[in-house]
Amino acid sequence: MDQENSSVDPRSGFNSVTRIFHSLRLPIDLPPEDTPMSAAAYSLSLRNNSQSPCPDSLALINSATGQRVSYSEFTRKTQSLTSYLRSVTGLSKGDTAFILSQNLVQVPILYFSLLSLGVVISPANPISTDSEISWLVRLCNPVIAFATSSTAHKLPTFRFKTILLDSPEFDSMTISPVQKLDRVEVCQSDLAAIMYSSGTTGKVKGATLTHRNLMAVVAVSCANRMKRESPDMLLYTVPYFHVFGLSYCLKSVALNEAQVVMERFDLRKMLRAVEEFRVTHVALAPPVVVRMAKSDVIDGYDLSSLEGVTSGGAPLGKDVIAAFVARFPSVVFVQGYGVTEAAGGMFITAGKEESLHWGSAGRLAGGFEAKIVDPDTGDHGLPPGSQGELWIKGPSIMKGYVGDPEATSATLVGADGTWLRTGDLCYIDKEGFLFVADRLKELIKYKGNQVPPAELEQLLQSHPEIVDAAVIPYPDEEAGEVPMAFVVRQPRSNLAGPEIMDFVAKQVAPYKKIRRVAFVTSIPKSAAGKILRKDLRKLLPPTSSRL
Ligand SMILES: CC(C)(COP(=O)(O)OP(=O)(O)OC[C@H]1O[C@@H](n2cnc3c(N)ncnc32)[C@H](O)[C@@H]1OP(=O)(O)O)[C@@H](O)C(=O)NCCC(=O)NCCSC(=O)/C=C/c1ccc(O)cc1
Repeated sequence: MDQENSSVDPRSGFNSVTRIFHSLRLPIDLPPEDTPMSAAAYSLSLRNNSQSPCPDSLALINSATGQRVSYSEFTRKTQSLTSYLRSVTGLSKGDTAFILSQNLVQVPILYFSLLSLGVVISPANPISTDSEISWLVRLCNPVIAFATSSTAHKLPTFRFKTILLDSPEFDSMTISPVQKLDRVEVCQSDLAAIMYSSGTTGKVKGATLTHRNLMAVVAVSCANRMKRESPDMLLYTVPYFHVFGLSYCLKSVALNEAQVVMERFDLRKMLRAVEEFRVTHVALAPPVVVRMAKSDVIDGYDLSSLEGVTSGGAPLGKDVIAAFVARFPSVVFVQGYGVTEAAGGMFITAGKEESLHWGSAGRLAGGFEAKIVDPDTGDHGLPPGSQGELWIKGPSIMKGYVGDPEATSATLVGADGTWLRTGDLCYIDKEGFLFVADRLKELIKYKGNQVPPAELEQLLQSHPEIVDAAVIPYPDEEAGEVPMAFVVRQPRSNLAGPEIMDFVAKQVAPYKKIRRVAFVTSIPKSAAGKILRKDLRKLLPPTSSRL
């Protein structure tokens, strides 16, 4: 054993020489980097290599209509669509496609087609406003869009047209004859997706992920899979337009799982779907766990098929997990930690024993390294139990933010720019479990959705009766956090909280709405003009008006 390995603590993974945490799990299995392969081909190859998967096993179910798509149909539809988009529409490798859709069975088919063609996918939240969408479109510069009959009106025109996923036209593309064309060679290092995130500060940015980045998160999920005899039946309440949903959609194919697709989240409909389709696993964000743990709504549903629940996207309190586990004692409660800039989860609890570490986001995945960095002194490599900013290195880390070298170099750091600063204040305990304690980054998480304060502050400052404003997270039991504004009014202004909330609500997607307002005489700022959010937090709970 060399000196470096012998310095690694076998319980926490902390190397006392390099001061880096190493994964104690088995390394993930990825093909050599120079083998041409798309993330879609990788997922399909894992499925095909698994113990003789039945071609007619279920791939997708529409939870509302019961429409089923088997894996053989899924493959046929994907191939037909790929061929159509290439030979008729004229899409080619390197083009970008903007996608504006709620969760539909058509979305995984579209993702697999575009990825196998080498077309970069860029999905966004369909409840975004027109102005939010025009910002995203400017970032990713698409040649085509895929939308639905309810979202298409928000889009500008593109070089190619906008195709409606819920149209007979799209259905016919998925059954059109497959043309004999040369294979498109997609390299693992090619761009696969542009996913939206506000990162540690500022406005929304486009995180660029390669095929290999996506393959790495699929490999992580496969490594942590709980073994079962028959294929799993999964229900995702998490949207396909976030990395949580995107990475889970890819891993479900790799693991031959069936995905029960819900168009819009509704707790009763979700419970009915679990009962009707004998769902074994659900992936969801903390607000749904809170409701499952505490609401009477679950009474009367047969949820006996449930074996596992995965929660991610935002932290979850220990008391909620305790209430959940008391209600569902036979369900393994899996917690994970992931960020858009790393294509999904890098920490996860594996198996029943690890899941008992309530409040922890799990242990580091195989192939990853982590560092805890003191945010005040910059001291790299704090030991187990010490709190600091979490930095991560590994095969799923993004290439950068599209068209934003400044934000990229502030986020991808270290001598070779391979360490990702997460902006989360965390500690890793003596057994290697991650605990997220607080946030350094300027971000609000409303129901697991990112709300960048800078965007709301800009809007508030555009109001003629507002002199200055700052927005911070305010704790909320169900949503996790809600955006709260501190506002300095013009001297003689009588502007009231509800008017301010209404002014912002008209311009943003519903999850970004300001839900609390407090009036102050000045916004605390550093000498350099940076808002001192910590000082604002000290003012809580303020005299405020609530929506
Ligand atoms: C199912 C949730 C929890 C709740 O649904 P909802 O209550 O309908 O809320 P929405 O977020 O859909 O919509 C927000 C608001 O917009 C409203 N809305 C909605 N659609 C409309 C409409 N068409 N018209 C008008 N109003 C509307 C909706 O009613 C709601 O209003 P309000 O009641 O005031 O909150 C939903 O918020 C949700 O899926 N959140 C999860 C988001 C999420 O996936 N985040 C993860 C980001 S990626 C990440 O962090 C990765 C982590 C990860 C971790 C571990 C891993 O292993 C891998 C990955």
